[in-house]
Amino acid sequence: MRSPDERSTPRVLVVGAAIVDDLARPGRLLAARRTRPVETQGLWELPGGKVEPGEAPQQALHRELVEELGVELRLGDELPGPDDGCWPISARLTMRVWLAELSGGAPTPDDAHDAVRWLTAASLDDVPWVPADVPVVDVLRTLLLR
Ligand SMILES: Nc1nc2c([nH]c(=O)n2[C@H]2C[C@H](O)[C@@H](COP(=O)(O)OP(=O)(O)OP(=O)(O)O)O2)c(=O)[nH]1
Repeated sequence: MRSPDERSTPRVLVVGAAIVDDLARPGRLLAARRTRPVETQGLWELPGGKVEPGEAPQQALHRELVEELGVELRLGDELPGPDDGCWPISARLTMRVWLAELSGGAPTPDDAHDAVRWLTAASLDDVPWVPADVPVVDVLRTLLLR
C-alpha cells in the first residue's frame, strides 16, 4: 500500500520494449545490460526509458530505441501489468511494456547498455534482471513457450 505522500505524487512513466524475434511466433526476447547507475549496473532490462513531458508513451519507446540501440520497431500489443495496466518499479516510477519486433537496424548498445542478448524461454534466467522486471519476464516466458 502506498503512503498518502506517494499517492499525491504522480509516478514518472517508463516505457519498455519486449522485442521478440517474430511478433507472430515469438521464440526469443532481446535483453539489454545496463551500465548505470551503480545500483543497476550489470543488470538486464527491456530497453526503453522515461517518457518526456508532452510525449506519447509509444513515441517515447520509438525515440528511446533509436537513441539506445539504433533500431526501429514495429509495435505489437501492450503487455498489461497488474497496476492499472502498469508494472510497478518503485514509489517514483512505473512502467508500461509493449511487445515489438525490429523493423530496421541491428541492435548496437550505446552508453546506456554494454551488451545485448537474445534469450529463449530456457535461457531467460541466465541473466540477472533488474528486480522490477522479474514479473514481466515471467509473463514473457509463457509467450515464448507457446
Ligand atoms: N528502460 C527500462 N528501465 C527500467 C526497466 N525496469 C526498471 O526497473 N527500470 C528502471 C530503471 C530506471 O530507474 C528507470 C528508467 O530509467 P532510464 O535511465 O532507463 O531512463 P532514460 O533512458 O530516460 O534515462 P535518463 O534520461 O533518466 O538518464 O526505470 C526496464 O525494463 N527498462
